Amino acid sequence: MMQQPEAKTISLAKIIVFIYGIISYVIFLAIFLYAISFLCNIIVPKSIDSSPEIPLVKALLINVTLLGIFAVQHSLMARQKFKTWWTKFIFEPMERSTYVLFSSLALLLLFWQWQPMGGIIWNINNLGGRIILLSLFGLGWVIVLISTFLINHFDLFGLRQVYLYLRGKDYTFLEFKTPGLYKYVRHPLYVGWFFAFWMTPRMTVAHLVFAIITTIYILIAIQLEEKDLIKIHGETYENYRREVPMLIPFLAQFK
Ligand SMILES: C[S@@+](CC[C@H](N)C(=O)[O-])C[C@H]1O[C@@H](n2cnc3c(N)ncnc32)[C@H](O)[C@@H]1O
Repeated sequence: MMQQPEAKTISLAKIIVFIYGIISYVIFLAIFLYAISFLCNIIVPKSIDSSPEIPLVKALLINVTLLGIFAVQHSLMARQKFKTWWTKFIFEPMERSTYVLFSSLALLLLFWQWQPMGGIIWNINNLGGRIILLSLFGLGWVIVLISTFLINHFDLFGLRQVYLYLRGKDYTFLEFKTPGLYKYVRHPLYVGWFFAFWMTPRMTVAHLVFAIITTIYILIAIQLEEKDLIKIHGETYENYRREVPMLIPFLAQFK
């Protein structure tokens, strides 16, 4: 009889952790949809290419700071050393969901405080050209989504971790795998981001700043991610790195 409350507390903790994971995921999904609208200038009140409201230099400083906050949060919290330290304070099955939640909050701050800067770099009025660019923009988001499922969508967004905990099972690391798109490039998900960030019929200064900084950030992030992947998978990843190009399929010189 005395043990009953303890058993109840444990299962309640599991349910709370699971709900936390679901809430983080739902917030991420909302931010993901918001990001699509923000980048292609539909539905949202302020988008990446809206009219400027403050002087150019001030807007540039704010935008670079917002992108910097996201980059630091997203890269720092993904490093193994940080996770080892962080899980002394935060319950391990919640670690990935917390990463997803913090990433969503950093993006929310970016969308909220973003300063449009005006200045048209290019503006394609031709209908065919617009359709092609918008299709490539959409393709980018589809590639991103497909890539997450090829690796393991539910693990990347923390749902697998909280589900395993709910079922009382230990977490197992994802196996290294190279299905589908991963046979052609090592980072299809990032290729998807490049399409989503660069493919636009109307490129303003703010959009260009966003595309350039995120491109530099992704190229740096790849180096950090591959360091970790080599640590975890050793020769298997070294061989994969030799055989498969980083971002551009069939281009051996860009390995
Ligand atoms: C946001 S995903 C991006 C994956 C990859 N860089 C891409 O662009 O498609 C980052 C996570 O995927 C994992 N990852 C990257 N390549 C992988 C592979 N081939 N198999 C399994 N996990 C992988 C990394 O360890 C990291 O935790």
